[in-house]
Amino acid sequence: MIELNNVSKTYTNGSQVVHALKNANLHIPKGAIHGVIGLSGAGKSTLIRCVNLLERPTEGSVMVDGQDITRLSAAQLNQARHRIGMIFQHFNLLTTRNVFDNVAFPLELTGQSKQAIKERVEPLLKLVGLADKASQFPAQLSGGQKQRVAIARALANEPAVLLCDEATSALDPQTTTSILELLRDINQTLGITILLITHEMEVVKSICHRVSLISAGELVEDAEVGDFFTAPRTQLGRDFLNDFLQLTPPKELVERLQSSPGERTHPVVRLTFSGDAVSTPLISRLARECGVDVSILQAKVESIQERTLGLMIAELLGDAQQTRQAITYLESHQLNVEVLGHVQRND
Ligand SMILES: Nc1ncnc2c1ncn2[C@@H]1O[C@H](COP(=O)(O)OP(=O)(O)OP(=O)(O)O)[C@@H](O)[C@H]1O
Repeated sequence: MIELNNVSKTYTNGSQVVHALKNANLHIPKGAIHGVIGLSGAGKSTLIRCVNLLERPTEGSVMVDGQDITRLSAAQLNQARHRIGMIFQHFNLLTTRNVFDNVAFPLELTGQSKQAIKERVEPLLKLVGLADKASQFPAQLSGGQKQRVAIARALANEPAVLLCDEATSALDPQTTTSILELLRDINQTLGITILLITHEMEVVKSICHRVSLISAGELVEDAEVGDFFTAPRTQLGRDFLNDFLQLTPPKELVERLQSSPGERTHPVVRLTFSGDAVSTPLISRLARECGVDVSILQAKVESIQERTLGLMIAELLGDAQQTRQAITYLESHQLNVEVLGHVQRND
């Protein structure tokens, strides 16, 4: 439904050249909810704005619903944009129009009759839960209600695709949850393909099917959400995951960590495991099979899209050969083992 093929975007300000998007390839099938996550300045807004040509790519093609929109005339592009709805972080409502008239606006632009507009706007307001707010003005609404108006407006022309540009970043956690539920509902009942950009793992975890990670203008990972949360392939992916799970070693331990093993040190490891490994008594087996004791410093279990993810930070207590053997044993049982450093033994 959405395809970016080798899309690059370069901004030039005088002598300054910024490569905001570098050779991006992204294929999103019909009916999917796809998230793009990245740090500030990574190129998320540029990417999503290339999908409806609010930004025109410097290179590459953008296919939406089978049509290469980079090759359209201005009039054809205007027409194609009716099939691409968009919502924004700060809602972008027309402050002088009431709720009904905001949602009616795109229908007025396409020259629809008053009756047709009424027949379209009323069910949309009902869909987003604002049937009783039709005559209120944006200033009289909460942030969540404003975003609901924006969603209804984006759906007015029956788009095939909905682009969400940090749509929940200005909302509190509870309102965020209700807006994400509405988006999931719209995806399921209307079959609309959703592309969203965010810097929040919670958003990805809550509603996305797949996720891409963007870093310095490049798409560096593309994975099913369950896979991304259980085994991110890049250091940046692991950093996002660890920040989200807040699984960082205690400060006093970090101060004692040394990067290389010494004569009398133990490795400190971060273990991530999913699937069968979660229910296998691996820690007691480590003691039996490798002679290594495990001192657990932090542990938690998360449920991510019907998959269970176990996380642990632990000290492996044994001699160098035993701890090496223990790490190999864990890896052979599909655990992701990250050695965070080494600490001096106290004995
Ligand atoms: N109109 C522009 N002119 C020049 N540089 C720009 C322009 N728009 C974006 N950039 C630059 O392109 C890079 C990517 O910006 P972009 O806004 O796409 O990132 P982002 O991931 O959406 O960031 P944020 O999360 O902070 O909004 C940044 O270095 C930014 O400064």
